[in-house]
Amino acid sequence: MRAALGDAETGPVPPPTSREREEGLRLEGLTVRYGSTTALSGVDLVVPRNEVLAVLGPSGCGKTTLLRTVAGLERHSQGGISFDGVDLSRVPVHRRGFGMVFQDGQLFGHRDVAGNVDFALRMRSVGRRERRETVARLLESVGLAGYQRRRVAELSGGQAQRVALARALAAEPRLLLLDEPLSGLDRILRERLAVDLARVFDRASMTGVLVTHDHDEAFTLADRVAVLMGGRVEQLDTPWRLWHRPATEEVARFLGCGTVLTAYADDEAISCALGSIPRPEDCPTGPVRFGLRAAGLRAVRSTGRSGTGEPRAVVRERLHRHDHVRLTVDVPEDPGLGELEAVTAHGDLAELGEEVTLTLDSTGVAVIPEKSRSRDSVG
Ligand SMILES: Nc1ncnc2c1ncn2[C@@H]1O[C@H](COP(=O)(O)OP(=O)(O)OP(=O)(O)O)[C@@H](O)[C@H]1O
Repeated sequence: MRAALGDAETGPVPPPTSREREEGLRLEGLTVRYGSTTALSGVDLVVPRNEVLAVLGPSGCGKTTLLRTVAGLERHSQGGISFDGVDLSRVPVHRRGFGMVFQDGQLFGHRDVAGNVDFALRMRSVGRRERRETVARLLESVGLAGYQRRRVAELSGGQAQRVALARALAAEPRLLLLDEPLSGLDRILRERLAVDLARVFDRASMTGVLVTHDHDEAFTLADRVAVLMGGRVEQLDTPWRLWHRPATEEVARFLGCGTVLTAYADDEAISCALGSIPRPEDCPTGPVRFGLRAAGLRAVRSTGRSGTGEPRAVVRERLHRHDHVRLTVDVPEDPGLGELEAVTAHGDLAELGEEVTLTLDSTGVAVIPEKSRSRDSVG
């Protein structure tokens, strides 16, 4: 890796090649330790310019450590971090040109909204008139047009987060780092703000790394998602592939597949003990596994139906959701399947203990390669 600042032995640093110039952020074998705890272990990641990467993973997997290390707030013990091909190991936080938005927004309480956004522009020595216009444009882009004179203390949580984002964007960072920027907001606001943010990122051609534990947030905002587990990248993929083709059982379970079953793909279909779905073109034939989310199993009352060949199950629990009912069922003829989650319509509600027939719905089924039975076996 190229050294950013050069030193007596290597001499002046050669300028990055054009390929490196476009590559944005690169982490190579990044390892971070806190005493005897290894928080990150050999992480390799590239975030090309104009791409937003979400880092998703269970609590304690190293998400915040990754973000803080990229920002320069933590030191890594092995590996490297570069941006556009320039090594950042010795570049201090304030010289990296990165912007940060953390959970609590951290606004300046003594300034009004405009003053908060304007601060970043002043730091860049932008002229007064341009600053006024830019503040207005940025506030509009985060849905706060006309909020210039509002006091920070009078903002709701969601509004404060938007101001923090506008302030970060005003600095025109070459990389924006977001640590759970929407946590602490209620679900509806979070969903709305995530969509707004996705629009802002798109318009600003933003390069960013977003840390979150919320799947929907990651999938709404990111071009690609890295799933981090135990300090390692378990899978780096597009949201679609991550959801439908998790690389390992651990990733599938983390992304909501409560049941994992062995399955077999032939030319036409992939079949498991609960039925089959048409084989998607990108799935090779041979043994695979199914990761089933609740929506992958549809339950219909069995009354009056017989001989359909579909597996029969018994309802053990019911959970009402706004547009469907989630059932916990078991299959008496195949107790090895254990408890399964299935969905059913409000209008077709089976009683506890009643029999239902199950059908697979491919939209809720993830296909997991057979070789990935555990992380250790991933090649
Ligand atoms: N300052 C620290 N000193 C010692 N250990 C730390 C420190 N910060 C983090 N750790 C440990 O490093 C590991 C990764 O922590 P990190 O905060 O990066 O995880 P995370 O994925 O962001 O978790 P969460 O989702 O709960 O915020 C954990 O085992 C944590 O206990």
